Amino acid sequence: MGERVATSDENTPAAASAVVEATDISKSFGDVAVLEEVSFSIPDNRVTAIIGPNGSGKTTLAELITGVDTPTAGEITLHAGGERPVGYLPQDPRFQPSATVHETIAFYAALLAGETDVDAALARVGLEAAADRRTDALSGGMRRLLGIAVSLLGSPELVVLDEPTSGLDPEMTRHVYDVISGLTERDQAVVLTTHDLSRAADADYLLVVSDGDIVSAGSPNAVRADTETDTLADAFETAVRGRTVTSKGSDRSE
Ligand SMILES: Nc1ncnc2c1ncn2[C@@H]1O[C@H](COP(=O)(O)OP(=O)(O)OP(=O)(O)O)[C@@H](O)[C@H]1O
Repeated sequence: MGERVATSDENTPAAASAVVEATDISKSFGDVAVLEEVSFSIPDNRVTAIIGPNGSGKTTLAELITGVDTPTAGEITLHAGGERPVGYLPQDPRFQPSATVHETIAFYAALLAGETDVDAALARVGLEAAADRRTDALSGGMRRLLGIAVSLLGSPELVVLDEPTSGLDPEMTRHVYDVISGLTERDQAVVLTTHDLSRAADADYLLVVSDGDIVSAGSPNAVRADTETDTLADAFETAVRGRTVTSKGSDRSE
């Protein structure tokens, strides 16, 4: 059985640079091996994007990082402290159907010690006008925005967002990414999963997941250099498909 270790020891050398360290972690669901002996670090105070094809294990990785799930083998160490070390937006956030948006935020805020300005939490994700709406009357995008607001309560040192902008319109997508970059200025680390490679190119650090493995990791520039490609789309294609393409898309592999 794998281990997940939480520590708020700021004095360990790793804590200075990594908010999460994973060593040789594997995850299986019954006979299905989703991740096999992967090791990685998540940099502190930076935005890390997990990219990979459908079913490659991004959500599984996000759940292991948050502690929602535990690895079958290996060890994950979290270097984050505070009352709420990790905030999490699940891929499909669900709420008490009969509660309003305002009541939902107030409910989660009440679990924390400090005072929370519920209206400010809603304004942060542009949901002020929906404050009195029941959560079962929200669109998918609004439900996601509410989930983001909940994940940010208590200013966790690490915020993990599983497809934060899926289903959002372009204006709200831009707004959410502005909120995300603001978090690192407040010394919060962000991990997000996304299929949007143009957005992933703006992240500080990438984990490229494919077929149970992390096939490339580093800054977008490092991933491009690693795969000898010009664009992140080509880097993704090369890392994931194991072939080299030019930035114009023609196949250069044998
Ligand atoms: N609870 C579970 N039981 C069995 N198999 C699971 C379970 N959760 C995930 N899987 C399998 O693990 C693999 C990875 O799933 P995961 O949701 O992590 O992928 P993903 O990269 O997030 O996919 P997507 O981009 O489609 O959201 C898939 O083959 C999936 O079917």
